Amino acid sequence: MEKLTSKQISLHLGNKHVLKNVSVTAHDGDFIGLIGPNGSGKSTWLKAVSGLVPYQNGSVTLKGKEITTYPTKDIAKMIGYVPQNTSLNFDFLVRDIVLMGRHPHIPRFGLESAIDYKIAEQAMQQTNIIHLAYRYANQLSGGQLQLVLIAKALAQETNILILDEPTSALDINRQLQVLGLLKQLTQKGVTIIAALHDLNLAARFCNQLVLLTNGAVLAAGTPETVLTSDHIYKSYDVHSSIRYDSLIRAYYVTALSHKTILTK
Ligand SMILES: Nc1ncnc2c1ncn2[C@@H]1O[C@H](COP(=O)(O)OP(=O)(O)OP(=O)(O)O)[C@@H](O)[C@H]1O
Repeated sequence: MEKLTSKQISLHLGNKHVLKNVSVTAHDGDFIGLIGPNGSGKSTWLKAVSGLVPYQNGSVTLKGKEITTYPTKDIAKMIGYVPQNTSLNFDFLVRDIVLMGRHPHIPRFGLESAIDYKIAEQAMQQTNIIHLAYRYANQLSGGQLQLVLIAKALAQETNILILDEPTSALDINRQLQVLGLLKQLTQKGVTIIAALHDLNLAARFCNQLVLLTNGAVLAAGTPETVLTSDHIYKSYDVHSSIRYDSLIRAYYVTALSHKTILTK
């Protein structure tokens, strides 16, 4: 079923045309990887489809209804958003930050229930940060904090998760754990949309890729159709070799430096 649709959206920030007619449709159980060079508009598009920044043209529909018509709390019950590179200046305990993910589900002036605490604990277990529960979040490493924010979004129990470079600060083991966990959620019908710089992880875990370049969609579809040398050259200005790795059953991109090309 169609869940979240960005139809021809355009967005200016200052006098910069950041998004140009971006159309993407996310269905139940999709794992959409948003790829593209620095400054191509990935974060801006993720914020636009999460209802966090207004767009000037086009439409974003959530379950068939324009996103701007939903109250913020209703959006928070449907979309969990994990921002890029967050730093925290407040001395909150990890457990309390994860518990904040429950806020959209708690009645106004109400308190967290035992179920909310249980769900927060499960989210910390799923992300392997339960041992950090009583640490202050502003004393964590970058990767640990990234896992805390993912746990908070999981505790929100939404049917759509939008994550901006969720594995950028994680070691290779935790990258696989987090992406594997997100993939598992898609099997329950959750829709995942994630900006990813690592093309190989994107190819391995996502069923759909959207390649943004200069604010526009250069290619969209399965990893096989999007990850071609031609698209990668047009988007990243880098020569590449792409092959299928039967061990991980995914396409694998090797970026070749200009020097490599010249000495061939
Ligand atoms: N507030 C702003 N005012 C003007 N331009 C902005 C603003 N925020 C972002 N931009 C510009 O919009 C473009 C897209 O930025 P965005 O952060 O969406 O890119 P990105 O693809 O997520 O990049 P990265 O991979 O580096 O995170 C960039 O050129 C950026 O400089």
